[in-house]
Amino acid sequence: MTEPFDVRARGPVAPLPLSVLTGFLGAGKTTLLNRLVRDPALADTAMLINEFGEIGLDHLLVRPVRDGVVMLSTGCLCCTVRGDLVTSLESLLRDRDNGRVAFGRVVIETTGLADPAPILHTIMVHPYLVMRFRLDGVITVVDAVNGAATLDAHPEAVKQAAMADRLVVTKTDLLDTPERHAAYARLVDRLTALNPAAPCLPVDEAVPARLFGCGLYDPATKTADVRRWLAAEAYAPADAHGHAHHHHGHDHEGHDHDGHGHGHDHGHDGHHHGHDPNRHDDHIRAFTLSTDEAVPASAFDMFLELLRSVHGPELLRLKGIVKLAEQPDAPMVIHGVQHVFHPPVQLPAWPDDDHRTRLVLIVRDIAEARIRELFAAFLSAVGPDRPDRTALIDNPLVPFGGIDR
Ligand SMILES: Nc1nc2c(ncn2[C@@H]2O[C@H](COP(=O)(O)OP(=O)(O)OP(=O)(O)O)[C@@H](O)[C@H]2O)c(=O)[nH]1
Repeated sequence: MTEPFDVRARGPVAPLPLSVLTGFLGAGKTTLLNRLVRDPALADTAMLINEFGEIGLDHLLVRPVRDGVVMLSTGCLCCTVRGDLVTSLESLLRDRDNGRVAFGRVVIETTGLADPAPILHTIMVHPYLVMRFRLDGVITVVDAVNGAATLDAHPEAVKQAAMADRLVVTKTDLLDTPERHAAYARLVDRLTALNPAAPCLPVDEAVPARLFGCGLYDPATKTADVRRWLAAEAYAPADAHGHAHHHHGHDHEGHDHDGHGHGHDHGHDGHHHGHDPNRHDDHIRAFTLSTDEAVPASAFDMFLELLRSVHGPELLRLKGIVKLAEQPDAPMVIHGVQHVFHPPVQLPAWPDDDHRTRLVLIVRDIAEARIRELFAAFLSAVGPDRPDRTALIDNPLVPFGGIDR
């Protein structure tokens, strides 16, 4: 049997899947959590929530485990964050390791502006937590009725949707008129354009089986499921001008894909695709890079370091599998959230017949063409003497330091 991860390097304990639940104020996170904690499928879950009061746990409560941690009759463990996230996660792990509680998965509800990135960073850069957890996914909740207006008004909401592995559209029960249905269809298309690889689930389909299990590691087969994790096929191939053609996985009757033609404002969604130069969505690009060539490790490190140092905050999500020239049969899996990268994981072998380097990127305010050029410049086939690569490496203004995370 093949193990996807180097077990020794990760310690003897299998890392626990961790999900981050995010969504704009009032989008319906608490309502979704409320349903999830009651679901027998979450019996094995520790939920880090903002407040017990919001969820109304009284009749589910079995026993308080300690301050801020309660065990529910459904088997779900509910915890409020005490102090910082690191302390709370460390305490939970200690409780688990000492047999005081049992759980096999963690879900963290975001607070405040609900930016999932700082939570992911906290875990990715923590030397112990990064060994004990593996990121399962970011779940972003969007309101069916107010979602479009929220996306129009708040770039943070667009960022949350762009970073998600799963999108959940709440309040679909309120879609009681054809106008609202049409607006909902436009919202789904808009979310799909922002984040083509994330399935967009109406809340009544947001069951645990579809919310969880989006990470690299597939517990069922105990191997890395790179194809599902990258979902590179969901990204449209770029045309000669670098514009992606998004193929929509959703078929909505009567829906006008480009927003041209109807010109009506429906309900809360008075949004026109492609007409407003300030539209936050237009700052987001989702695309893939791929190559057959094996890349020397040092060149690939430099490529990532350049992306990180120059474009860090705008690199919302980067996932990939990489064929390194030194070990072309043992691909490297990489994952970055803004300027922070998870320690790369080396697989013992390619998971399937596709042995190309494939990177999927979701970026904000970076021209896709610039990243394509940069990538091309670092590929071995262009030769080490190619002027632009040399120029990049020699540029004293570019801070190189190797990939330290
Ligand atoms: N009709 C309907 N109302 C919903 C649904 N989900 C949430 N709501 C309502 O929307 C409001 C906000 O929902 P919450 O679950 O509190 O949203 P939240 O994202 O947790 O909000 P904050 O914690 O304030 O950020 C509440 O009044 C809910 O009852 C839904 O699926 N259908």
